[in-house]
Amino acid sequence: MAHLEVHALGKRFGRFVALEGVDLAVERGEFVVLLGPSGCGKTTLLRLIAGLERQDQGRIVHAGRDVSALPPAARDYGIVFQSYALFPNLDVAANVGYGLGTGRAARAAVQARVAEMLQLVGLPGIEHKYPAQLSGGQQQRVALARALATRPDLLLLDEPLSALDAIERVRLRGEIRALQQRLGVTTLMVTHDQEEALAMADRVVVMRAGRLQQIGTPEQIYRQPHNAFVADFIGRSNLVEATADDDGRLLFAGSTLRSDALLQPGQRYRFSVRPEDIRLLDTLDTAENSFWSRVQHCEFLGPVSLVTLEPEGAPPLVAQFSANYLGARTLAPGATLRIAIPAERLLPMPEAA
Ligand SMILES: Nc1ncnc2c1ncn2[C@@H]1O[C@H](COP(=O)(O)OP(=O)(O)OP(=O)(O)O)[C@@H](O)[C@H]1O
Repeated sequence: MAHLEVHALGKRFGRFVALEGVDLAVERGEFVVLLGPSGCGKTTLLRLIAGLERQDQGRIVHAGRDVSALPPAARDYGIVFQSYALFPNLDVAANVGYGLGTGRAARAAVQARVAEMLQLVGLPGIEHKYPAQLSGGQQQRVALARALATRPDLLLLDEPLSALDAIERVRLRGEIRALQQRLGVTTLMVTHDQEEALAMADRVVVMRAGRLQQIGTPEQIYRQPHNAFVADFIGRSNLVEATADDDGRLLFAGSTLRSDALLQPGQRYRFSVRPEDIRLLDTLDTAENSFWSRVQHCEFLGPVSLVTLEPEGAPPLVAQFSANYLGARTLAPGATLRIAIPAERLLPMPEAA
C-alpha cells in the first residue's frame, strides 16, 4: 500500500466538473508535483487531500487511514500556500510556534523547536522579526518552518514559489528539495511551472481539465509523453505528421525518414520532436534522416538560438541550436540548411489518454 492513496476522486463546483476519476499513489518519502495549466484542478486536488474542500466521490487514504471524511485538524500534514500566509501581527517565533502548544511547561520546548526550525530553513536568530520586515523568500522559509514544526507526516505545497522573483524562486526550490530529502517527508506540491516540476520532483503528475494525463519521472514525462498535450505542455515540441510508405519509412520534406518504431505501411502518424533533437548537418552531408529546410526566422537567446525552419511541403519546425554547436555559422533568413531528425527521436505519439 502506498503512503498516500487517492481513489477515484471527483469534485464538482455546481455543474462544473473540477476533478474526475483521479487515482494517485504517493510512496513514503516521495516528492510528487501536480502540474498543469490554470484551472486544471491541481489546487482542488491538494485542497481535498488537506480536507479544506470535500470530495463528491472517491476516497483518500493516508498512512493506511481513510481520512476522506476527517476535518483538516484531524489529518496529519503541514501546508504552505502561495501568498505568505503568516500572521502579520505575530513575530516569527509566534508564527513558527503556532501549532506547538501553549502553557508554561511547553515554553522552553517550543522555543527550542522554533530555533531548530529556523536553523533548518537557513534563518537562525530571526525570532523577533515581524513578517513585514522580511523579504518574500524569507517569509516563505518561515512558512515552511511553520509547516514542518509539528513534524507532520505529509507536506503540502500550493505554488509556494510563484510569488517570488526568478532568482529567489530558483534558489528556494533547491533549498526546499534538499530539505525534503534530508527530512524524508512525503511531499505533494502544486505548480504550473514545468521547469520547477522537472527540477524538483521524483515524479510529476500532469493534469488537464480535471483529469490526470500522465504520471512519471521527469525524464519519462519529457522523453516519453503519452499524448500531444503532455508533449506540448512539458518543454517545447514540434508535432510532425507523416505517412509511412510500403517499407515502413516516412515520407517527409522530399526525403524518406526511418523511425525506430515499427510503422504500418500507408498509415499516417504524429510525432513529437523536441527542438534540441533536430540536427544541423554540413551542406553535403546526406546522412540518414536528413532533408532540406529553409530558415524562416532565427531568434538569438544567448546560449541557444531558436530557429524556425521551413521543410519543403511541411509545416514549420522550431529547432534549438546551442551557441557552441553553431560556432561561427550565422543562420540568415532564407538560407537553406541540411537538417536531420535521428530515428530514435521519431517515435509516434499514442493518442490522447
Ligand atoms: N470554490 C469554488 N467554486 C467554484 N469553482 C471553483 C472553486 N474552486 C475552484 N473552482 C474552479 O475549479 C477549476 C479548478 O480550480 P483549481 O484552483 O483547482 O485549478 P488549478 O489547476 O489549481 O489552477 P490555478 O493554477 O489557476 O489555481 C477552476 O476552473 C476553478 O474556477
